[in-house]
Amino acid sequence: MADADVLDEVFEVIENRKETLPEDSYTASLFTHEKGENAVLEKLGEEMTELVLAAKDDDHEEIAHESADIVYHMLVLLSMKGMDLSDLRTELEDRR
Ligand SMILES: N=c1c2ncn([C@@H]3O[C@H](COP(=O)(O)OP(=O)(O)OP(=O)(O)O)[C@@H](O)[C@H]3O)c2ncn1[C@@H]1O[C@H](COP(=O)(O)O)[C@@H](O)[C@H]1O
Repeated sequence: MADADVLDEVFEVIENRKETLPEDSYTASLFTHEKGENAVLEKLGEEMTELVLAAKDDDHEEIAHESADIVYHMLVLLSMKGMDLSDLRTELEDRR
């Protein structure tokens, strides 16, 4: 599966969780967190630090794990802000 398909699929699930707020969903818990958007912002900060440590250790498995955590939480943030993947794609395409 192409990377773009995975991103689209995960974003679609995030949008669905935002709308339906299932009780057992981690994504939904971010949208309803008492800290508001700070919950996802703090998570992004923590995971960025973990990525830096994984890179310093040259731990490729951990680098991939932390990168995926960051991408997922970044997608949640985009959804929280009423943005979507097209905003990200447009920004990247404009830089080519
Ligand atoms: N990609 C993710 C994803 N990445 C991370 N997380 C959750 O984020 C939480 C915190 O992540 P951490 O990595 O900080 O957790 P941790 O155990 O402290 O791990 P370390 O980094 O410290 O090793 C954990 O509960 C993870 O399960 C995610 N939760 C959900 N998704 C996607 O969202 C979909 C919907 O999930 P639900 O909303 O839970 O139904 C899933 O099918 C996935 O595709």
